[in-house]
Amino acid sequence: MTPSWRRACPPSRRAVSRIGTSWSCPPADTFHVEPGDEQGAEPPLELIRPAVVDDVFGVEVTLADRYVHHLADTGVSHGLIGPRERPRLWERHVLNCAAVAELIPAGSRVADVGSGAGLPGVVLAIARPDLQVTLIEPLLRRVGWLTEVLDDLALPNVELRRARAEQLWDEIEVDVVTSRAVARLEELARLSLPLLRAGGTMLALKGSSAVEELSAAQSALVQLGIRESEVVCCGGELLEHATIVTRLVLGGRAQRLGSDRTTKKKSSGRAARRHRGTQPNRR
Ligand SMILES: C[S@@+](CC[C@H](N)C(=O)[O-])C[C@H]1O[C@@H](n2cnc3c(N)ncnc32)[C@H](O)[C@@H]1O
Repeated sequence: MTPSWRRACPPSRRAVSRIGTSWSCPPADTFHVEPGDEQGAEPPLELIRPAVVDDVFGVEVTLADRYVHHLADTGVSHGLIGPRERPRLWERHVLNCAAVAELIPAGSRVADVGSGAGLPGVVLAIARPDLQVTLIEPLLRRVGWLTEVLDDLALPNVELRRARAEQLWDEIEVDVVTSRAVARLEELARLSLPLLRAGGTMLALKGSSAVEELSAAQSALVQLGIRESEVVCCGGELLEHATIVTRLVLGGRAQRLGSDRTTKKKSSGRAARRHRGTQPNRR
């Protein structure tokens, strides 16, 4: 069945580019909020649930409601979400993430790097039951919270791994890697791209600096094996602020650049075979 988001969402407005083409998105610095920044913030307001939620999640809307309830409750009390985010959890966090679903082909294997409270990985898994989603998160407190939430939601298409992305390069191979608010583009690509199969796609939810970051990362992206890049706006017809996504497509397999602590420990024959011929730079 076609997921509801794909039915509801018109085609993305996108600026397709070879690396380096400049393009401006509407303002949407929507998610760079650290829980620690919110200590002593004003008392939380009521959670606002936009009407569009039903269209976006369709038959999965009950699961989406439950997830947002967890975010608003223990997500806030455990410090994963700032209290001032509570009234805007839907628009600024959940719908912002759900918009990315339209960029992911049916049946894809997805790895979400730095999931934190499950954004965007859990949202995508709810909105798109056809996806197989692996959440990657190294911090124990966040993994503990995610474990409880996933137990409650009982999503059959989600796996949770407590690790840094770099530690899973030889274990995970997916079609699409996602991330939101984890690192600047160059560093994000360095640690995320080796999780992809040859020709796979990286989708990084970014703010209004996406084009600037893409320009700055050009030469590193070429070295890493990127053959196509673009900044895409999605969900703009349904959301107050479109979601800005940097989309990178690999030509073949990713090259491994930068300090790779995990490759030093690598010993499996499978991994050695798969990456024969690459020369990790151990600066
Ligand atoms: C600012 S939080 C964002 C969390 C979530 N994606 C969101 O948008 O709310 C960044 C997350 O990235 C995780 N992280 C940082 N470096 C990482 C790495 N190398 N591999 C996987 N996760 C990482 C952190 O533990 C943290 O949970």
